[in-house]
Amino acid sequence: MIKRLPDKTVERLSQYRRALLNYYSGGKHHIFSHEIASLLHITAVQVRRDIMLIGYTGTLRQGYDVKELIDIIGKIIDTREGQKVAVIGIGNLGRAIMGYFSGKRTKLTIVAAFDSNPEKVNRIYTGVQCYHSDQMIEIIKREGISIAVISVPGEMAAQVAEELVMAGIRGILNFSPKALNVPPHVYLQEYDMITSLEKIAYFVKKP
Ligand SMILES: NC(=O)c1ccc[n+]([C@@H]2O[C@H](COP(=O)([O-])OP(=O)(O)OC[C@H]3O[C@@H](n4cnc5c(N)ncnc54)[C@H](O)[C@@H]3O)[C@@H](O)[C@H]2O)c1
Repeated sequence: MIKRLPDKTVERLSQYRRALLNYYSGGKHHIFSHEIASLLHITAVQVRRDIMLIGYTGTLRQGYDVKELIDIIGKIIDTREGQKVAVIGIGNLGRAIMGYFSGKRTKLTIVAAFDSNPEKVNRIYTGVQCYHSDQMIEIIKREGISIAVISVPGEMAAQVAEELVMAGIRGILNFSPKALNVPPHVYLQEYDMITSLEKIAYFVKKP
């Protein structure tokens, strides 16, 4: 059993797997660390370090076995039966997330959507039923949903997160601009496009 991996390593493993699947579907069965590195624009040293961390080694002559590496990354990232995901807030962003996710090869399945607007309740969005947020705790518990995506307005996010924790959610991806507090057993990932854009703006700025 590998001990808990660093966040950034897990992010890169997910990227390696997507690149490797693409590579494999092109009929290639072996790959060297420098080839993975050039697909992802990172260094070969970084690739070797990450792959060593998950206890896999290639051969000097052929490099890594692509299929084996894909399977090992799958065992680390996924669970055998997959995990269920809920999206909270089916506005512009919530609907875009659901559309983007639909049909992706992944062990994550969006099984429920929630919104407080009665006009959105009982409608189907990309094949997924939208429930009233009043039913959120009950449905999350009943369905065994472990991951939630928050795409409600910032001022509603803290309350939604609190309810999600009460419902037993173990991981949250927060798209709202409000930074959240969750207990340590809940893994929180905040994503803010404005931060990403401002970071770019800083590096693009002429001195
Ligand atoms: N992180 C990013 O890159 C990024 C990009 C765009 C938008 N956002 C943020 O995502 C959020 C959603 O943006 P949008 O453009 O989709 O807004 P929107 O107004 O179109 O949608 C918000 C939805 O949340 C619902 N809602 C409100 N309170 C709720 C509650 N308590 N429970 C359940 N649903 C509730 C509303 O009825 C609405 O359908 C905002 O916080 C916005 O700032 C983030």
